[in-house]
Amino acid sequence: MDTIHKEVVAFQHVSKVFNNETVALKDFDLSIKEGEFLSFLGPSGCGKSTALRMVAGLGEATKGSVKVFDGSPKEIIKETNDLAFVFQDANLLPWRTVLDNVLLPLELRGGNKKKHKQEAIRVLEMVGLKEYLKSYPRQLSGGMKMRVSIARALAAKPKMLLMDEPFGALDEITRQTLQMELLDIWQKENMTILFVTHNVYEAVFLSTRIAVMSASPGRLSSLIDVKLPFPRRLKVRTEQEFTDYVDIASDRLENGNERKELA
Ligand SMILES: Nc1ncnc2c1ncn2[C@@H]1O[C@H](COP(=O)(O)OP(=O)(O)OP(=O)(O)O)[C@@H](O)[C@H]1O
Repeated sequence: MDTIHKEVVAFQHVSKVFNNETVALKDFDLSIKEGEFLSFLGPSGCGKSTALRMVAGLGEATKGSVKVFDGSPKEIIKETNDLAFVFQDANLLPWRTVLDNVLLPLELRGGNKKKHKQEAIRVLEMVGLKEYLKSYPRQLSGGMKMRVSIARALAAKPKMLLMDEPFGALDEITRQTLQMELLDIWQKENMTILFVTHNVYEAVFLSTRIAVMSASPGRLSSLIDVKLPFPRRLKVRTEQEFTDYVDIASDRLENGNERKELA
């Protein structure tokens, strides 16, 4: 079996209409392969989060279907540890230490406590928080809280990480550091990552592929393969090839949304 090209997410003709008649997605088709780092890029309200949430079984398609690992997202979430979600807000429990926050989802699933602790420490080391196991969220910066949130998602060893603007609330320097760290983790852990952003630079830096979306109703307007080599370091942003991809993505973003306005 050719695992590199195995399909892990399939949106087939997906439309999503909310109760208030907002059409968040219309005829959305996308196939995502194992090991991709795919970003959903688009303006506010184009349905990026709606699409991502559907992969996590949060909200069903009004028309069409979303399959994850060839099954229903709700069942995958219920029956496996294969999917993990990271939101813009780190969502840590203030009364639990860093270690205990990361342990929480593992505790809820039951099993061997010693192994859970080893795994929690391993992922906290990976995000650079080895020295902060006993700290409380209030003692951490925004970037550190996000690292805890990422570690918590990684602790269950998911096959796929779903990230909804995780770095949106961070300052630019912290954001860039975390982007680089995330790429290292993605490579080390052999995961598929689906990442929502409206930042063109972020999408180009991180992704193997960008799904450019246009708004009202949310549609897939274009797919861009980003062929910048890995590992990507911060200085790649100063290279011509990077700037070219940023130009392409910006054009597609603008044109996709202009087309919609003219229609
Ligand atoms: N639960 C809901 N009920 C009604 N409308 C909703 C609901 N959730 C989202 N919408 C609407 O659906 C559309 C798409 O929303 P969504 O959050 O997916 O967009 P987005 O691209 O992620 O936006 P942003 O970048 O601002 O987070 C928007 O018009 C939004 O107002």
